[in-house]
Amino acid sequence: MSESCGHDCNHCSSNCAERKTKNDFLEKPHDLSRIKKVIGIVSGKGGVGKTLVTSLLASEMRRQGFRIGILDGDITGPSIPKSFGISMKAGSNEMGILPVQSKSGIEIMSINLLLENETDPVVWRGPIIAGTVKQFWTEVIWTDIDYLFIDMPPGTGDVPLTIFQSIPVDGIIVVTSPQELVSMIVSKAVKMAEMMAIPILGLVENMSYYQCPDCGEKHQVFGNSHLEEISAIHHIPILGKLPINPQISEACDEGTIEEIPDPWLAKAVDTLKEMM
Ligand SMILES: Nc1ncnc2c1ncn2[C@@H]1O[C@H](COP(=O)(O)OP(=O)(O)OP(=O)(O)O)[C@@H](O)[C@H]1O
Repeated sequence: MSESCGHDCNHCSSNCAERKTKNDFLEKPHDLSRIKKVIGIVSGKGGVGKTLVTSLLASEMRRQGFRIGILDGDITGPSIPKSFGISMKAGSNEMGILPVQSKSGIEIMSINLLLENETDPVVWRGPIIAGTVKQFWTEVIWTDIDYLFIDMPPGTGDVPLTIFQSIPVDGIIVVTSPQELVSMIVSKAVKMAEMMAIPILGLVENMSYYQCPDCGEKHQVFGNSHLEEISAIHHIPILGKLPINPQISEACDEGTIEEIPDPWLAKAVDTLKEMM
């Protein structure tokens, strides 16, 4: 160990005896938690529909009979509880924090379930935000979960990096939208996952097109899709393309997202089950 050691092995290339491996940073889940698989939902930037894709995939898996949890890791923009119409607060006992159940039985934990007022902003610095997500892993009792979905904070900065190091994520799904710029940013997210040696399970393109309800014609509102290109470059399967659908935004606003089945979902879930 050098005299100037800052104890941050991520930013140091020295191969000293004290060097920590990736697994040394992993946090243990709560003793009472039973979680079989952890799936992270990421995007290179905010606003592309990461939360929506998390909610839809989790709901489809629940419909298929799996026990599902959602850990809302988007601490500064938590929208999972609203999409599921949950306004009650999370409870706790002497053992730990208890998630709130959605109508269909999905276990959910989000910062908005702990704040007194859901409109209070979370004005915290990165390490505190990452620490909160870690606590959702270590202090929340996730009883008997087949698949725990983590709605990751957007981007490839310090917070998602810390979460990837602390929670044993089995695989990630990358959400993108059709703009050229977004595909460049997606490549950053993909490369980050590769650097962290986390398998990428697939790509989902949100807001891929709008289908006219009268003539059925598909309009690529945000330009041509680059999904096939990204999939070929990085050898990642495409899980689905999700159209712009006013019913979806209404369901997010009304808290009924788990009642929206979409044709691509069952196929996406089959692919996921095969891969995990
Ligand atoms: N395919 C779609 N059709 C209609 N509305 C959509 C669609 N995708 C997203 N939306 C709307 O856009 C809003 C933002 O999407 P969402 O919260 O999933 O993005 P996000 O990537 O999680 O954003 P952030 O990273 O900033 O939290 C949703 O509440 C929903 O109303």
